[in-house]
Amino acid sequence: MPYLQAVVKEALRLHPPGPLVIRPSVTGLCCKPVMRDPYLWEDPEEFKPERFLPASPRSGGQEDEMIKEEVLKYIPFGSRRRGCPGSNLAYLSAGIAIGVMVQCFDWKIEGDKVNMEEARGTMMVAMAHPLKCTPLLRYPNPLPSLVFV
Ligand code: HEM
Repeated sequence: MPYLQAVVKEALRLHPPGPLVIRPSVTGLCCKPVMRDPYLWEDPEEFKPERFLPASPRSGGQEDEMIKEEVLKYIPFGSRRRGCPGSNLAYLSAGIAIGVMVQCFDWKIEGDKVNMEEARGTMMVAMAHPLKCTPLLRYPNPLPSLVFV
């Protein structure tokens, strides 16, 4: 599902779960400034999964250029030789988890909008107000064999 994968990628661009460690000096780098840099991204603060969908079929050369460019500016999994070897598994698991959560449940939140304000002063991008939500099972359950409540 390309759009769901684009949603996962965009969520990791705006909210990378961890800092990047640069070896051998072992320096911590916060990925956020790179992945929200207005020189690298259009509307960097906006949640736009479409940016990760190819606008039109590309030739092999254009595809390679796009991948090379992304390696330098999209770094939630690090980059190149020491990049995360679990990135494909992470994309797959996150896609399945989100898919099941959206398909099987409605989500009730306090108030009418999630407060996306970010906590300051750390290398991690954390929510200033942790998300509290309640899953409400959908009837009929679209995936009864997967969810036992
Ligand atoms: C959303 C999920 C994940 C994120 C954001 C993430 C992110 C990262 C980052 C930033 C690094 C450091 C890369 C660097 O220093 O340049 C890393 C390393 C690593 N990750 Fe992940 N990771 C995720 C999931 C996974 C999974 C599912 C696995 C394995 C099943 C995994 C295995 C590893 C390993 C073994 C390394 C060390 C690689 C090395 O030092 O050469 N990660 N990850």
